[in-house]
Amino acid sequence: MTSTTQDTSELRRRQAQFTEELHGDDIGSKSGLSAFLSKNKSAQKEAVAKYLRNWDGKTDKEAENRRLEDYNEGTHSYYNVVTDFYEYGWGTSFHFSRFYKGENFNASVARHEHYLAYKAGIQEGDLVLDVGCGVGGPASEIARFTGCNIVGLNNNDYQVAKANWNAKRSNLQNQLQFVKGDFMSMDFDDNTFDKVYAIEATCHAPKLEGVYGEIYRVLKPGGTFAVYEWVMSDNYDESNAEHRRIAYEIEVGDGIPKMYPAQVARDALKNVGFDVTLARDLAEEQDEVPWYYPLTGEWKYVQTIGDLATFFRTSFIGRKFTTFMVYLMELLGIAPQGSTKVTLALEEAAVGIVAGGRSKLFTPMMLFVARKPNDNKHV
Ligand SMILES: CC(C)=CCC[C@@H](C)[C@H]1CC[C@H]2C3=C(CC[C@]12C)[C@@]1(C)CC[C@H](O)C[C@@H]1CC3
Ligand SMILES: C[S@@+](CC[C@H](N)C(=O)[O-])C[C@H]1O[C@@H](n2cnc3c(N)ncnc32)[C@H](O)[C@@H]1O
Repeated sequence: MTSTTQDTSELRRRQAQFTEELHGDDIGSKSGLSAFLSKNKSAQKEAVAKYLRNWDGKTDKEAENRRLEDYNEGTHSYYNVVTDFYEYGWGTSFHFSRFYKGENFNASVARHEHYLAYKAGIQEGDLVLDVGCGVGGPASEIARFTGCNIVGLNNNDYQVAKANWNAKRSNLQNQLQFVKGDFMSMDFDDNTFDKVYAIEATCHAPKLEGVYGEIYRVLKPGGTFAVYEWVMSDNYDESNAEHRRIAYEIEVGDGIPKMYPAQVARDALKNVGFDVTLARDLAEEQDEVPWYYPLTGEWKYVQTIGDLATFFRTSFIGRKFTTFMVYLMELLGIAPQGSTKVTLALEEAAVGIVAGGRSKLFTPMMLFVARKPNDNKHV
């Protein structure tokens, strides 16, 4: 065994052990608020500290390098503490989507997933990899929509357990399998998958060539990779303090070591050998209802009465209410220590995302479709 393999398996063992300590061994049956309230309190305190240890407001190279080096534990800890809040506020698909007039929240989320599956050319019976699969919301939808088989890869043990539990509950266990792993060094053999997709996940990579290179390796020659990438737009100027502040809010609140410009992502795809067949920022479509509307608190955008509850939870007032309730519960010892810090960090995320969306400095839906050449020339 090489020392790197030893380090990796030791890290995995520690993360799995910590997950059981933090969330217990009955993961899945509880979600949102009830899961949040049943955490082990001292482990939760440790998880919050681990997530926030590199986020001290600094954006100099040294601080940035620390976050890049710590990407694995940093992201693992981030999702240990935010997953229950995500589920409570957003559902089981952890991504943004475009909205048509009159379209409800869940329909818009599902359509965004169908569109990616369509662009990836996923067919019935295909073996597909979902990179950074969350708790499996998109994989369930795409498996039902296309009839394909999906392996979901995720670095967060809590989410992997939840995703497998959800698949079983939906009777999709024959089509879906969720496994623990780091997308920067995957355990799969070369040329395994017919198609690969990633939704708002690869932005957690310290270097995009790392994750795209692994995707290229495990994709069959002639196979397609489709991704909704989080990037800063061409308008972003790293030396502009206001721009950097918005990017930092997105980084800290969303557990991302470094937000890269769209061109960096496009170059990275090409550098690892992909032919990029489509690069389109879907946030640039002239939508009447902006993709970031649920976080704005602007009632005029709510499309159906059924969306009011979701809208309240995601809106400015709703978020303040959640933070206050969490603060009270923490004060009374019902919620674990550090929980308010998490809701405050999520608030920063929401503020940065809306500012980035309004100013068009940021997009969570830079769609790239890329093909691995048939001659597999870069492997
Ligand atoms: C982190 C990445 C790459 C993607 C996640 C995208 C979104 C699903 C999340 C980004 C900010 C999140 C917030 C919430 C839900 C999930 C996001 C929209 C909340 C609305 C959850 C409930 C909390 O009380 C407030 C959160 C604000 C941020
Ligand atoms: C915002 S969530 C998106 C989840 C899912 N794609 C969805 O749309 O519901 C980002 C996901 O990427 C995963 N992730 C982050 N870094 C990772 C890594 N190094 N290896 C594997 N998964 C990772 C997180 O654990 C999380 O599940």
